[in-house]
Amino acid sequence: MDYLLHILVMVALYAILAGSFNLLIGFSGLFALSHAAFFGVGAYTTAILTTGYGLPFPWPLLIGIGLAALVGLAIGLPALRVGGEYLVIITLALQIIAVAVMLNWTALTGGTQGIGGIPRIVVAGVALDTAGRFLPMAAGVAALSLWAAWRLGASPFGRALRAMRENEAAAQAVGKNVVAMKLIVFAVSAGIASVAGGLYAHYIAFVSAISFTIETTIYILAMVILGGTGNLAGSVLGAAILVVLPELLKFVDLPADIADKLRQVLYGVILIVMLRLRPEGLLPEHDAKRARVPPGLGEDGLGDLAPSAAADGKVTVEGRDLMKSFGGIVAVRDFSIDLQRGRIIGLIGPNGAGKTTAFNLLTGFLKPNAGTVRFRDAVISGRAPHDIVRAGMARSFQDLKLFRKMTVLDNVRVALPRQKGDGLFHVYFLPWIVRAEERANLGRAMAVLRFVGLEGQAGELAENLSYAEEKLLVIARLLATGAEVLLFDEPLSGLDPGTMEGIFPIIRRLAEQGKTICIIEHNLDVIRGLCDWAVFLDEGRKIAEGTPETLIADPVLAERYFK
Ligand SMILES: Nc1ncnc2c1ncn2[C@@H]1O[C@H](COP(=O)(O)OP(=O)(O)OP(=O)(O)O)[C@@H](O)[C@H]1O
Repeated sequence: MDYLLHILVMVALYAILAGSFNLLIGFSGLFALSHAAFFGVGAYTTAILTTGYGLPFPWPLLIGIGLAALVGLAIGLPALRVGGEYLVIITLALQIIAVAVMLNWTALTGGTQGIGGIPRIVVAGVALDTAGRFLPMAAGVAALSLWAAWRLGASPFGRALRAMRENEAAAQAVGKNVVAMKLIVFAVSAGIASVAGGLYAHYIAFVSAISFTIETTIYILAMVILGGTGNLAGSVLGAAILVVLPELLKFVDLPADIADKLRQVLYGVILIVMLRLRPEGLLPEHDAKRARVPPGLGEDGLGDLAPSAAADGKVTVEGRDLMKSFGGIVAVRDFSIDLQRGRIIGLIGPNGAGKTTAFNLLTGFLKPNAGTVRFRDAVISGRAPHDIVRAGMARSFQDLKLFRKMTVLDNVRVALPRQKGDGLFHVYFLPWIVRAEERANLGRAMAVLRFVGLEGQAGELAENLSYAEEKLLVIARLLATGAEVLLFDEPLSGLDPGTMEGIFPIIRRLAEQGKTICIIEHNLDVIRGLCDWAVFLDEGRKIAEGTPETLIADPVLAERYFK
């Protein structure tokens, strides 16, 4: 009986670890390999503070959360600023260093001997010194920890994490500060993992480095993958299966060292088999289900997402003498452009002329080697892309970069500006404000979808849309940012003339409402039918500008480009 209860305690502890790891791997797409180290930080903090300083439960556990979160932040900062593979390498290094510290800082950690004699948790005068007595505590704290993870995942912040996982550049392009988001989720995940460590120390009454090695990280990883990435119930299931399964090996008469090796082989095999046959895990991500959207939501028009200023032709964006080179290639040189409120400017030129690079320079995705960008009289060149979106200038991408595994509605909802639910404080401490905001944002998102004619598809996954609908969703997502300046990278390419004609009035209406619009386009019919002004780029330079008619009639341009 005690043996069974012990297994249940271990399932509860590993459910905490798998759930918190899932926040990183599943919800955020951050492949870190240091989870056992954070488990260890929690365990050693509890061991040291209880045996060395006599601090009673729950203080060591709480201090462990803070410490693990801080270590997570310190490690995350250099790793998360750069790409995914660096995160794997840096966190793997952290994992190895952490175990080396546990083994070698003998004065603090007891070295290879570990730390024993950790006092039991005492509740109402009863020491939780058996599996049966400890189980309610383990189950309760596990439920609380998983609730904390779930709350984060189900919040607007969680939606933004999934958007970041789907496409980081697109998440930035809807105003999300992806570096801050990664740091926050890294710290929360590390903090929750440390809770399992604190409980484990009290439960076993002994800690040693052997419990927190890379093998343990892989063990937890196998739980997450087996259960289902992005699904916390899956993590609990994965933990239950992988805690119980090795126990079954004990009933087979094998020498201990062989059984141990067999167990590790088993985790590896489970990882490979799952990734090959069912990469979504036993319980696939809950969010991948289609959303049900209540009918009749959303007004006609953009509501507060439309600009309040008139379409008065005033210059809102000024690019001056911009230059960008990549090694020997000068993609853009001496490039100046004015964008005006209520006007549609076309950016045209042959393939490789530098049009997309110009967009990247205007919107902060690239830093210019020279030149400045001013927006509403403030210099914005050098600022981060999400910051420029929040200031009021947003862009789309030629390759769409939709959040394909998210619903049409969520593609738009995630882009809405100034969401309180994007912050941890509101998510955990003012949930009623987030709920009210979510209700309002559902209406705002539906209004945007109605504006582009996609309200009927709101509950669909973006990956199920037709190409024309995808293009409309790109427009809707851009509008949802509420930005005053909209830069469209080939919004109509690949569409048949009939569909294009349908999108023209949408873009025109936006200009009439006072948006400043710039469009990269190859199709002359679009330029002629839609743009008030056109700027011609070739080999990175602006070689002409004027009304579409004058440019198209220009014999030199006609020779080089308009055949
Ligand atoms: N990140 C990069 N690294 C190296 N070279 C780049 C990079 N981005 C663009 N270039 C080069 O800069 C030049 C301009 O590219 P850009 O994509 O801006 O052109 P474009 O006018 O948008 O072309 P297209 O119409 O084909 O999209 C090209 O020669 C391209 O190969």
